[in-house]
Amino acid sequence: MAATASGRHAWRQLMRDTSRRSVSTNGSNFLRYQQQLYRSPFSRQVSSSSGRVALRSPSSLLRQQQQQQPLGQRLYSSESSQGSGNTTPPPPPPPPKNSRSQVKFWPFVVVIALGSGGYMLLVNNRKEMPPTDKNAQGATPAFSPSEVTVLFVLGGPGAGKGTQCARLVNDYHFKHLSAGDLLRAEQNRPGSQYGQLIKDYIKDGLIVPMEVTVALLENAMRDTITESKGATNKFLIDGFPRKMDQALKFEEIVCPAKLVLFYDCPEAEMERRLLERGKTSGRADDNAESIRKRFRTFVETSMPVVDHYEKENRVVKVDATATPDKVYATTQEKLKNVLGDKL
Ligand SMILES: Nc1ncnc2c1ncn2[C@@H]1O[C@H](COP(=O)(O)OP(=O)(O)OP(=O)(O)O)[C@@H](O)[C@H]1O
Ligand SMILES: O=c1ccn([C@@H]2O[C@H](COP(=O)(O)O)[C@@H](O)[C@H]2O)c(=O)[nH]1
Repeated sequence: MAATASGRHAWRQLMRDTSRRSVSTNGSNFLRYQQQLYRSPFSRQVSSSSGRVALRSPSSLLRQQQQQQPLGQRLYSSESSQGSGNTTPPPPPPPPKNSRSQVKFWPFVVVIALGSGGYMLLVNNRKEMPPTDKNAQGATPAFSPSEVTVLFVLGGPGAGKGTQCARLVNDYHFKHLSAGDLLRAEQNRPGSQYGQLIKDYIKDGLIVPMEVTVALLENAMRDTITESKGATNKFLIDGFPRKMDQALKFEEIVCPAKLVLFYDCPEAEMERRLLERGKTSGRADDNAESIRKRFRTFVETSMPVVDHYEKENRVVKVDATATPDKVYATTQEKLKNVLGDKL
């Protein structure tokens, strides 16, 4: 309830801000406002020497996550369903310096003229441009799918993803990258500014802001390719993407996935496995309460990702209830059918 009330408050605040701004549409204020509105939500800093992706600060990530949510769902209280940090609403924009209405038209004319000129130049040059790897959004992924094979491995918590990945690595020389393992390593890395944030999200079974996970995966892929001098170029990305925004962003900027290997297992069986694993795993989320939250996140947030890929005919579904040996035999058979030599 408190979250909904603050969502409504944020909406009213924004309505007040926008109408206040529109009164004084002085040229430079207007342009600055447009730039704020259309600023890229995923601006990355890539080191020119190593190519590694640097991350933005946790508070800016949380702010960005709130901005990406529909207004009605923006949560500013500690009851946020996607975070436990105490974030405050973004401050209202500064009031306009000059409250008298003075609409100047020349900046619009200049912008339109420059835009039209640029567009004509683009159209004229288009015929001479070589073909590129750019995707529909205009971004070029870091790795080309013709050189790098990515399989996403999905399934509920405890479905047996890690167990099956270990076997595929052994037999087919994939590199196994578990998003959960990468997050836990980052959480425990001395000096990491994301440690506490990741810890809180994992304990509550929530999905860490995508920018962190996508950058960790991209860097791990880059390191693997560099260290193997290009010999390792097949990746099992385990437990990712768990949310639609991650799926779209990863395929846009890192590498389009070949397929999704989906392990289907009933909740009762997954719960039994996780409680058993919890006796020795030392994982903060292998307990009854966290498991319940993880199941909920899986159904509400991760299953839509599987459904999305299913519609694109990119899912290889395997029944994960049998013994590990039988599940692996089915996995091999189905992957061979789809990938042939590429396996
Ligand atoms: N087919 C199976 N039958 C019975 N137990 C299994 C099977 N596959 C895996 N397990 C056991 O279940 C537990 C969870 O398996 P695993 O860690 O592979 O699952 P996961 O899907 O990677 O889990 P998570 O998403 O939590 O990382 C482990 O203790 C594992 O030994
Ligand atoms: O893309 C991801 C993957 C995982 N998480 C968080 O990590 C835990 C544990 O993941 P496992 O795959 O079970 O090891 C998961 O519950 C999420 O909290 C994530 O945020 N994003």
